[in-house]
Amino acid sequence: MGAFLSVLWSQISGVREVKICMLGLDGAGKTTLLYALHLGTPVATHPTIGSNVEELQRGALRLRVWDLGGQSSLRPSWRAYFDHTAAVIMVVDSADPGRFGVAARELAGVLAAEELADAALLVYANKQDVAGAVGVEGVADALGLATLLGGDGAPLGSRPWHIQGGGALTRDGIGGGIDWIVSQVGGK
Ligand SMILES: Nc1nc2c(ncn2[C@@H]2O[C@H](COP(=O)(O)OP(=O)(O)OP(=O)(O)O)[C@@H](O)[C@H]2O)c(=O)[nH]1
Ligand SMILES: [Mg+2]
Repeated sequence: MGAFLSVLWSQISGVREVKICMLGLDGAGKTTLLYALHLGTPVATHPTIGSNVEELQRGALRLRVWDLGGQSSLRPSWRAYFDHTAAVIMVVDSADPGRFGVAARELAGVLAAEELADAALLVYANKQDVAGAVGVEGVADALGLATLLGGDGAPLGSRPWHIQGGGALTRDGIGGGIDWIVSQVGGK
C-alpha cells in the first residue's frame, strides 16, 4: 500500500523518491556526511544507535538517505533497511587502513543481499584531510572493488559503482558523490 501511494504521489507531483542506504564501519563518518549534505555545515556527532534519515532534493528527485549505525553489534540489522534501495553509499575511513579488511568483508556481505542486486554502489573514501590517509586508488584496491565487481564471473557480478574521495568535515567531494548517484538513479 505504501509503495502504491508513493507511485501515485510521484505521478501527481512529478517528484520521485529514491531510497539510499549509507553504511560502513563505526566512526567512518557517515553521520557527519549525512548532515554535511543535509545542512551544509559540520555537526558534532555521537555514535549512531539505530539510524538517522534525511531527505535531499535534487531536481525532481527526492533522495531519502538512511544513515545506519556501524558498530559491529548493529551491522546484522543493516539488512532490515535494504528493501527498495536504489543505491548504497559505503563510507570508509581512509585514515584507518588497519580496518580496511573488515570494511571489505562487510561490503561483500552487504552486496550479496538479493534486495540490493540492482543497487548502484558509491564508495566514499572519507577523511582524505587526515595526514597519511590512503588515497582513493589505495582504498579501492584494499576493498578489492575491481575484483568483487569486475563483471561476469566476479563474486558480486556487475553493477554500477564509483569511488569518490573527500572529507565529510571539510565537505570536499561530497557533491561529486551525490551527483554520481543522481546520474545512476535519475533515469530509473
Ligand atoms: N578529520 C576528519 N574527521 C572526520 C571526517 N568525517 C568524520 N570525521 C570524524 O569522525 C568521527 C566519527 O564520525 P561519525 O560521523 O560520527 O561516524 P559514523 O560513521 O556515523 O559512526 P557510527 O555512527 O558509530 O557508525 C567524528 O569525530 C567526526 O568528526 C573527515 O572527513 N575528516
Ligand atoms: Mg553515525
